[in-house]
Amino acid sequence: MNHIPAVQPIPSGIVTLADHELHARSVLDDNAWAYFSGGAADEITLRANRSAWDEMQLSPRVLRNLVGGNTRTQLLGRTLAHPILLAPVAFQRMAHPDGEVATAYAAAMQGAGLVLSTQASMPLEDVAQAVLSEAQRGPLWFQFYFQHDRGFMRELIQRAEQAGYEAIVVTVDAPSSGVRDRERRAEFKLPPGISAVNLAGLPPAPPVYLAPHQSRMFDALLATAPTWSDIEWLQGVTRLPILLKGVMHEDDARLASQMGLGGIIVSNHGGRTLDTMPATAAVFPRIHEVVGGALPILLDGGIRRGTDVLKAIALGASAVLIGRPYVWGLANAGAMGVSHVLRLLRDELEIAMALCGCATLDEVSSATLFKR
Ligand SMILES: Cc1cc2nc3c(=O)[nH]c(=O)nc-3n(C[C@H](O)[C@H](O)[C@H](O)COP(=O)(O)O)c2cc1C
Ligand SMILES: CC(C)CC(=O)C(=O)O
Repeated sequence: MNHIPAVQPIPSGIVTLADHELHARSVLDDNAWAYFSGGAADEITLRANRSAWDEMQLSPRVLRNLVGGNTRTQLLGRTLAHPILLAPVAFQRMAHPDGEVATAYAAAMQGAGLVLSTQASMPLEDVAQAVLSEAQRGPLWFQFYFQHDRGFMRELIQRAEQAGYEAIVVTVDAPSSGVRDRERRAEFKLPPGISAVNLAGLPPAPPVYLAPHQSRMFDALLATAPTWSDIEWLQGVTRLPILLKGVMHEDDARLASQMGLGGIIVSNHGGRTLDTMPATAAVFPRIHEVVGGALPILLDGGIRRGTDVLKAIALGASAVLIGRPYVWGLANAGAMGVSHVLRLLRDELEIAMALCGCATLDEVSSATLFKR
């Protein structure tokens, strides 16, 4: 381990994830803020992710025996201390110099699962080293974006396997970036010294010469966008379980299940890709109805409160992931900030469980949700 994250105090007055967000706005410059906080286009999906949780109501039971309660759950053959994982977020050194290594330390401290982005700004081996020796750590997964060079992809997957990553999360909802107006207005640029270091050495894509009538999107950029057959190829390349991240349609969930994949993550990329998609909370029940029980279904998008986690579990989610909130924690107080965000969310989840009369997550069910 060559990078020990700084120990930083949590700024006073921060008691919720929303407080972390407010404080992070004063810490991050306009460039980083546009990147981390923004959604696609009019940010309708970004807002829908949040409001869907707010609109859902809980239906508590009273006088139940809560002795021995806990937040433990099973996922891909492991017992997790709680069902909260950190979603892949690119370029975390833009939020704090300790970047993804700080995030990994915090995840290990709090027993949270961690999914490292292909576009991480620190080497995947350094991040794994920060986590693997910790007894209480959660799962460590590598998020994978298909690249144009198969040989490079194979080597990247092998590096992740050798470093100790336990699953590959293929993000399938972003063959193109969304329309990122906030970033364009802020003239977003990666600051000097920050890059996708794990993609260093990727040979440049062969040049494409477009005639004036051709499309840069369809005739160039999308030429290497993955399809279902590329997922099959990946199954042949790795022995690790593969999860698809960005599934929003029950037919795609069915295909994933038929291919024997390790799981799916219901996600709209935190509202950063296709604007006006529904909230993840809104589509989850259809997907659960079709493949629930066949493979683990995780969810992300707009989770900001312990009650949101509880509602996701009540819908049938195996676990949830958070994206932006832990980046706010990272910006505010490095590893301690990420750890604080996780602890706040888990404490809130425990309180919500207790107040709903659920001693364990197995006791949380559709009956925990109020039906109008
Ligand atoms: C700044 C930022 C960068 C992201 N980078 C990636 C990425 O590299 N790979 C990926 O699969 N998802 C990426 N995501 C999406 C997250 O993994 C996750 O789906 C989303 O943030 C969840 O929504 P939330 O931010 O409301 O919690 C990114 C999200 C944000 C906000
Ligand atoms: C570099 C990007 C493709 C990472 C990403 O997924 C995002 O910014 O949402």
